[in-house]
Amino acid sequence: MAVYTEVSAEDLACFVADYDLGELLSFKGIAEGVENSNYLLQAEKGSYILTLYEKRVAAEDLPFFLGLMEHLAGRGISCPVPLHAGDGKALRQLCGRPAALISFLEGLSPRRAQTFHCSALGAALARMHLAGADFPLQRRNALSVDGWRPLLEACAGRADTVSPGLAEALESELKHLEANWPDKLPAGVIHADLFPDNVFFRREQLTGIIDFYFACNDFFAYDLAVCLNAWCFEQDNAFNVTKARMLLQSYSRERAFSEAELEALPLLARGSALRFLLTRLYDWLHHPEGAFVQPKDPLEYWKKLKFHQEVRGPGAYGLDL
Ligand SMILES: Nc1ncnc2c1ncn2[C@@H]1O[C@H](COP(=O)(O)OP(=O)(O)O)[C@@H](O)[C@H]1O
Ligand SMILES: N[C@@H](CCOP(=O)(O)O)C(=O)O
Repeated sequence: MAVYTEVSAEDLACFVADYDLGELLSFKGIAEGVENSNYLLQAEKGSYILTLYEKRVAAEDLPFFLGLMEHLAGRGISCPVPLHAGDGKALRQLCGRPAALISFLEGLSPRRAQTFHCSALGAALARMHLAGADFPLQRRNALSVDGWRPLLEACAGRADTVSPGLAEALESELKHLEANWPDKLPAGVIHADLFPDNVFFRREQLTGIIDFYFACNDFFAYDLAVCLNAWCFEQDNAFNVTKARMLLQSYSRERAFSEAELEALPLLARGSALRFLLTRLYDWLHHPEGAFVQPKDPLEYWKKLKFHQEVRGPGAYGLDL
């Protein structure tokens, strides 16, 4: 359950009075999510999401995240729009935490990704990359290759309790990635966490992208690598090359990628798998007893990583050079 900060009806009514939403009719905590506290609000003028930003989100990054949503929405990307209060501010305080109200998006996230989802996703991802081109703020990807070693160091001592031999295998993978990570590929604003739970659909139409709280400046192809991992493996961890082809082909119709980007995909896919493996492993080993949020399985990403280690070229993802 991702409601870490409880908000009283009185505090909320007082907070909402500074916006032009009409009377607050009801509100409830949202169980989904990991990082922040989220509430669904019904007011006279519609539905809204209230987010209270918890400790893992650095306050100095919030103008980037909120500004990016506003920028993308202004360029036709279906994502939440932050609301401005009467004082003009989108980022405010509630119950001692930074807080913002954003617009509510209709749709449901897919329980099991199908090929049509991957196709719609590819096009939306490319459009988002293009729409971010003139976003003026910058944010370094704190969870790229130079952020992985501190995470591994924080886990290495106990990694073998999760799977024997894991610490050594991860050390060797990280060394490989540190030595080979590309330094020059087309880059811009990326989402960096575009998992199925962050994409909404109605019937076969993609209706929205949410959760920009890992967005940053990095290689566009790294976002594709995140999506390959999150959308193109079946429940038994078999890679579905048709889904990958749909994702990449529909992406390339909106934004053609270069040979260098395609060639880098296997390595970027390994890196993206390691990134989610490490954050999950960290949460697995460090989550407090009795915590609300159930940590996600790190070993799912170890299996994905091992698949990419065997890949010899981008043809494995359904596209040839
Ligand atoms: N703009 C939105 N419109 C509709 N539902 C939303 C919106 N933002 C968040 N949600 C709901 O809240 C849940 C958690 O949001 P998310 O941003 O993923 O949280 P966290 O950053 O804590 O992981 C989502 O799974 C979704 O159900
Ligand atoms: N997508 C990450 C976890 C981050 O959760 P989110 O609710 O913020 O998307 C993972 O699966 O490890």
